[in-house]
Amino acid sequence: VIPGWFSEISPMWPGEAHSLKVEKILFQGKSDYQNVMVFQSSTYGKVLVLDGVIQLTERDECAYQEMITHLPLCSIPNPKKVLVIGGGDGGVLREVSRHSSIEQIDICEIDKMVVDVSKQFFPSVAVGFEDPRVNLHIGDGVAFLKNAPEGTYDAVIVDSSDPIGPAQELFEKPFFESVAKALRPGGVVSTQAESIWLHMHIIEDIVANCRQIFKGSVNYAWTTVPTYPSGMIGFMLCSTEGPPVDFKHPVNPIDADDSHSKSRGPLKFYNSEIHTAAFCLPTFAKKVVDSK
Ligand SMILES: NCCCN[C@H]1CC[C@H](N)CC1
Repeated sequence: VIPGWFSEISPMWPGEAHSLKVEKILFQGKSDYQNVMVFQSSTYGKVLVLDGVIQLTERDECAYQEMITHLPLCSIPNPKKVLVIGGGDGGVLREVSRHSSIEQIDICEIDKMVVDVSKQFFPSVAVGFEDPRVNLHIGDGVAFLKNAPEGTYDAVIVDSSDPIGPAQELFEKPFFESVAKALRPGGVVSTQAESIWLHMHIIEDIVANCRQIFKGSVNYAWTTVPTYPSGMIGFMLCSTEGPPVDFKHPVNPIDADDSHSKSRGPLKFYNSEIHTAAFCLPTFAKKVVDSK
């Protein structure tokens, strides 16, 4: 990559590529799992790239981190124990720590370089690691969940990259089964679930698997993230059998004024109205999500 433009080219979105103007490359490395790069963009702040795929930018990361976190946590009355799979940049941790009812935040990230690079270049994102409730495990989330005692968590958040590379297993049925086992009755899971414009076939398979595994409710929600392919990204929001969860009406609202501390800063994107709106789908997506 030379100072000029970075284009996000991938077989995951053939024939298209979002580009960002590069001011300066700040870091380039190769971990045991993937290539890691950070660059200063002209208009989106610093950018984290893994194997050529944009993971977050300072300007729009709030949309993804706030929505993947508050859609599940605001849908249950009193979350206490939360597990984050992936999320090594710390952004989801920053959002989880806004909930005062939470007592324990476990995180399992496979690549230590992502954690270290985020702490060095994205302090406003990695601030999540400073919360005393956080227990960081460096390792494979699949193995972590296999060893998790049954019914441990109120919520699991799967903040993964795409199903090419280290995160591939996080999109497969055995993993979803291990998530369901680790959740309490009426517990909730929120997973990164790609784009309805680009990955309807992947979403179809995920929904079919979730319907078999999560006997509470299965929902798909979405948000806009300008620097993700197609400018949007979705989430699976599912609950296990037990006390019913109505994802579309937050029972545990968290709005802009409360919940922020000087280190975290205020919510920039999430609010209770956009929570409800996030589950409204265009017809072509509704057909797939509601029918599987
Ligand atoms: N916490 C960082 C978000 C990582 N999420 C994914 C990165 C890669 C994208 N194509 C999809 C979202």
